[in-house]
Amino acid sequence: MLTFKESCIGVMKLSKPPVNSLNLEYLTEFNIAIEKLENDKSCRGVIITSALPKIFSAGLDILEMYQPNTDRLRQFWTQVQQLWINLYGSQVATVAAINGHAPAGGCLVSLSCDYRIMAPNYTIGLNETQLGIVAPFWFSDTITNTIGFRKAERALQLGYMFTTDEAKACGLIDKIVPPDQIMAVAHEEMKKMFAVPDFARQITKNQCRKQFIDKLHAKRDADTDNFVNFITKDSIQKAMGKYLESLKKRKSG
Ligand SMILES: CCCCCCCCCCCC/C=C/CC(=O)SCCNC(=O)CCNC(=O)[C@H](O)C(C)(C)COP(=O)(O)OP(=O)(O)OC[C@H]1O[C@@H](n2cnc3c(N)ncnc32)[C@H](O)[C@@H]1OP(=O)(O)O
Repeated sequence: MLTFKESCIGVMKLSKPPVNSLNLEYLTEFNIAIEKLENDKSCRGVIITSALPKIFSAGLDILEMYQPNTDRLRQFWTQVQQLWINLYGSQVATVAAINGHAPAGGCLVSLSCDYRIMAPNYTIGLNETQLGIVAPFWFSDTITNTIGFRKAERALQLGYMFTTDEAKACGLIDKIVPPDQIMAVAHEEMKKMFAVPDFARQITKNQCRKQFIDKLHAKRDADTDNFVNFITKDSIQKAMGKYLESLKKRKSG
């Protein structure tokens, strides 16, 4: 993770080649970095982007969920939950500068921000059903809060990956920006949020999002149990094995 401050804005660049997949170690690093910025009194905003060409993030590391060690799987999911709590509940203003593909967990990271700008000709969405897995309730809440119930329900069921244009049309992202302008526009959008007094913006954000974060806090242990029980089922393991194979075939084909 490349993290630096530009005046009162923290910039986090995901940099885990080849695809910024989020494994236990990288999720832990991500959480520590965001918590550090959150606790820095001089930091008013955070921009999340990718240091890799063409990939924002491939989402959760599938290898963490395939033939897993149960203790590690629990730690992994605890860090995934924590990342969402940290980002969705962040007091600082957040902008996702999506400069590449953003499937599944990559999409969730961006949806947890306050504003999304995206470069053209990429794809974004919660594609979990395509892997034979299920987006948990707090993934569904986050996309539903962004694009509305009907569109979210349809997209979740299909595991639909939106093109940048489709994502803009349904409100999954807010703006399409050429890749060379994406950081400049992220800063412009940040300035718009800074024009509002921080406490008013923070209380308003809290009013909108707190109920959803509280819901996960209340069900956090059960959510981890559900995840571990679900992922370790034979049928789910088979489906994930097939998906990994299909990724490799697509590469060679
Ligand atoms: C009662 C019922 C209760 C139910 C409770 C439910 C609870 C269960 C909840 C379970 C939810 C779990 C949530 C999961 C969310 C996720 O994030 S899952 C991850 C989904 N991600 C993807 O599907 C992305 C797959 N990757 C791609 O589409 C492409 O790789 C790419 C578009 C990102 C990049 O394409 P390209 O540039 O062509 O690179 P590739 O050659 O495809 O990949 C390079 C290399 O990386 C490996 N890889 C890709 N993605 C991942 C990944 N996510 N994890 C691990 N590894 C990945 C890929 O296999 C290649 O590896 P090799 O070089 O071949 O070794």
